[in-house]
Amino acid sequence: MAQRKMTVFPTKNELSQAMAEYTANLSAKFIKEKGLFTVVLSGGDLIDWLCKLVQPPYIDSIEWSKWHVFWVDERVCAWEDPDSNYKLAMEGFLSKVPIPDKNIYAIDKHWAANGNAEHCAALYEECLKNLVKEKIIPISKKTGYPEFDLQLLGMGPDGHMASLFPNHPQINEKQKWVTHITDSPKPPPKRITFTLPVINSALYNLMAICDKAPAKSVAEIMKHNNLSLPSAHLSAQVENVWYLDQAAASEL
Ligand SMILES: O=C1O[C@H](COP(=O)(O)O)[C@@H](O)[C@H](O)[C@H]1O
Repeated sequence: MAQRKMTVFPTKNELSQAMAEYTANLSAKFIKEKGLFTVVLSGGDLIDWLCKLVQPPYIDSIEWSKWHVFWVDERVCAWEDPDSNYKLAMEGFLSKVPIPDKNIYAIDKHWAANGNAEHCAALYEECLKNLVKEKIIPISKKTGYPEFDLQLLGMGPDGHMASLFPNHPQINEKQKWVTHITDSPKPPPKRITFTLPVINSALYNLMAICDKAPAKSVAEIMKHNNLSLPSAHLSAQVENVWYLDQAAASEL
């Protein structure tokens, strides 16, 4: 399992630039090696920080048609709902780049609008299993779980990542690839989320954290490895990269 590699950037703008460069380099590497790139997105502020990817030089140099896009977690609501991570990513990022619609794997539209979190999680897991059969996603030889190329993650002020929250049992799930929560402490309450073994089976994980609000949790993780905070469990098969801005690093 990869150790955390932390970099602190003077500004959010520089962090954004570095995130775009990191993503573009991995995109080129994996497309050269195997003809496709699997990328897992989070919701929240991260989508704003991906803005540099939709600007030159990346907008023109990335082979977007080879991307396959997933969500590490999703809110169980209609795709049009302002809470939807899908809507956020479509409006802020995905609609601006030529990724084929068939390569964008959103939560099931019908069951999400109906608010059935358990069924949405089961359907998303089934979708991943079908993509394993189609050889879009390999199974990690080391862990036995699906192996994504890159996950772009964010952390809430309470130390949550994806929809794995402190003092909630989802962090311990090991059988399922995708689980659900119906009492998320951060609204909306119903969500689906990749489980920790799946998150940690990714080859590259990039955790991006900005602003003062998560600074105390950042310090708890970096200084004390406080495992009551779900983000402290983040690892990766090759690289576990943490990009912070000055404000997020202010308690270190
Ligand atoms: O609810 C969520 O929160 C986390 C962190 O979001 P942020 O707004 O504090 O940046 C996010 O990574 C996750 O995908 C989202 O569903």
